[in-house]
Amino acid sequence: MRLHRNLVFAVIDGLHLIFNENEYADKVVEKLLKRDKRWGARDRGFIAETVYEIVRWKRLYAEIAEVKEPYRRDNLWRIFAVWAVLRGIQLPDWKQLTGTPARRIKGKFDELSKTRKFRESIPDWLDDLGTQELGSELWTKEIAALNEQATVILRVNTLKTNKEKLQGILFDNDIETISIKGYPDALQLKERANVFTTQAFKDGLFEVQDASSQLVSSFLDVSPGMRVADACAGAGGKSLHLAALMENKGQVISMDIYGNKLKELKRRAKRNSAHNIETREIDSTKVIKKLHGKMDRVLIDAPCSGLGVLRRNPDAKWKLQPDFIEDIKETQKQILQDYSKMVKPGGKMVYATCSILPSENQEQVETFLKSDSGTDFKLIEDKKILAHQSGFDGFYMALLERKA
Ligand SMILES: C[S@@+](CC[C@H](N)C(=O)[O-])C[C@H]1O[C@@H](n2cnc3c(N)ncnc32)[C@H](O)[C@@H]1O
Repeated sequence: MRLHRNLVFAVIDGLHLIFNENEYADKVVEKLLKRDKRWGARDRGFIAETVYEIVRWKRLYAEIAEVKEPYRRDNLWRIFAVWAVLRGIQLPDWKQLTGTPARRIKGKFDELSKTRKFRESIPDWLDDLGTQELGSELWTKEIAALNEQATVILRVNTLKTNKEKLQGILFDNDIETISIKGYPDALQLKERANVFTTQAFKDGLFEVQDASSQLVSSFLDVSPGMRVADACAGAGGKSLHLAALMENKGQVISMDIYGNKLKELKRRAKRNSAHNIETREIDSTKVIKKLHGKMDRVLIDAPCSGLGVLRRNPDAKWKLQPDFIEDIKETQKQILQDYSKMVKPGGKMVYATCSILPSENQEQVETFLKSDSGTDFKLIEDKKILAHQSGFDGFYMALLERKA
């Protein structure tokens, strides 16, 4: 691979914004890609992938480069040089890269790779937490899987098309996909591609959604005609899937405390032709109280640490803090207490997270079941999805039933 100067400069600028200015990696990459209209798909791919790779391996690379935060520009170049050397890329004779000790980089890499927190490039607190929650053996495997690059998975919008038709349409656009056993509406891209620019996406024939996440709405056991609340709907990934599973019949009430996310949900619902979705912003406790005992199904896709989706958001390793996780667990507890009241007798509820920590998952469900509001419920089944076992995002989902 030959390095192109303007692309590498863009990467260095991006790293500065993410590491020193605390900006989000996805937003930074989006901005960088707009910088030069002449860049083709390969150039864009290089910028996006290199930025994400270096964000993912920040601690390991910085340790090898012997640089500390905040990173000066020459330090960012040293980190970049570590990435390039470890990738086996021939370094050009640019002044920013002079004196890069390639042999020393490889030697330090071998040495540091013996210690998990360096090898997996994670903060000390996260390594301690993962070990404490999952045990050393499982955590070692899981964090390695969470450091892999995620594949792109689509969810076929069955309101508008089917898997075979969509595969054909994408194939005509030079995008090859494969089915995944056990995930009825999922298609996996054989090679990374920007699917958002395709006409098929604009026509609402699919959404991008990880395979594990696609299991959640199906787990809620919905059928056409039901009244369903998606209590933490965000921009609606799961609401859209619920609407499709319900064949547009019945009602999906999509709720969130953030109105702007619900606005995005509405745009997506229109594109998907999902006509049975109604949005409600949770701006007072009344919004929930009105629905007490009324819903056939309630989905709680709870706010969480997001540790199961690190492959997609590697910068979360550096943005997450232990205090945040403690606070979010309190929110999860409260949400379970309050929102479970919407389930009618005989109805069902799913509690889900994209976390791999038992304390956000099965332990929350256990605490709920022991509480006053939980005595009415019984656990039917739960799924603990780990990335190293499934090959997809880490997720948790529990199906509970309210006694009739
Ligand atoms: C895991 S995300 C939801 C993702 C979404 N269900 C999807 O499939 O695209 C959790 C959501 O919970 C929302 N949230 C946070 N606190 C909440 C609360 N107290 N009540 C309802 N929603 C909340 C967040 O704004 C966020 O959109």
